[in-house]
Amino acid sequence: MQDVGLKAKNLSVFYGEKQAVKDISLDFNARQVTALIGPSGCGKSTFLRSLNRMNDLIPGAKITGEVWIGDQNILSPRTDVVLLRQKIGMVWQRPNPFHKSIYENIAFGPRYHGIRDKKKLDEIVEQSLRKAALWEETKDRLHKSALALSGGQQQRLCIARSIAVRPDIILMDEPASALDPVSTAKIEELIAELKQEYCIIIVTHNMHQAARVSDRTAFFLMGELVEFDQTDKMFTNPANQQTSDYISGRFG
Ligand SMILES: Nc1ncnc2c1ncn2[C@@H]1O[C@H](COP(=O)(O)OP(=O)(O)OP(=O)(O)O)[C@@H](O)[C@H]1O
Repeated sequence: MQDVGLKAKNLSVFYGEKQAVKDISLDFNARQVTALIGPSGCGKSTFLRSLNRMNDLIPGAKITGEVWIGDQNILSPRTDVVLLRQKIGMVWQRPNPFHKSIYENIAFGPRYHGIRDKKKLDEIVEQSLRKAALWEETKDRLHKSALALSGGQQQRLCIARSIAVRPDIILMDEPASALDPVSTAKIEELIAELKQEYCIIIVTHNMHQAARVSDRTAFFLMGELVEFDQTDKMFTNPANQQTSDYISGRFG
């Protein structure tokens, strides 16, 4: 079982002249869910994307600070970004399966990382779909298009796809915001299952969801980290008035 967490130290992110994330230090524990909350535009997604260097893909974006996994600072120019994204998977707001079969969606990553053996790939596909609570619904249609799945199933497929390359950490950017309540509940159950093995960091706008799924919560405001604590404490007795106002719906 992995024991890998993540530490961000003095992380700042700029888009041109604009600073979207301001000197944030945060630790994320293995086998815990950490929720990032805050009003629109406060820098949650930018911060999240920095943790596996997805911001590298945005022209004009600049990151300073450090992000440590064990003894590796992943912001170092020496980091192999492909390997990094194997270790730190990402699930987006909208399910984005490849235009391929269910099987090929899952097998793509392991194959890319060198696994060719059909039996091994079959095993990975089954295990990943089982872990994403999607095996029973898909085992008889593995070679059918992933696009024929419902939105909720597609999102679980995307989670299965990220698990298939054996990450240590899974980043989720509002993974249920495009889904109906039943699919949302399934994703939340899945997050609770997955945290037994992974470090999960989730951006959510939904306060109830943050309270239900996370162990710790970080509240962001205008690019700054206002408060970070155990979720129970944050939602019942926050230390900061702005956190309290946001959580109780007085702004945001
Ligand atoms: N690609 C980009 N180029 C320029 N500015 C950006 C880019 N992405 C985000 N920003 C700006 O950075 C700030 C933080 O945005 P970000 O999307 O990280 O916030 P957020 O808290 O995740 O918002 P939301 O909850 O609406 O997704 C905002 O002012 C936004 O306009």
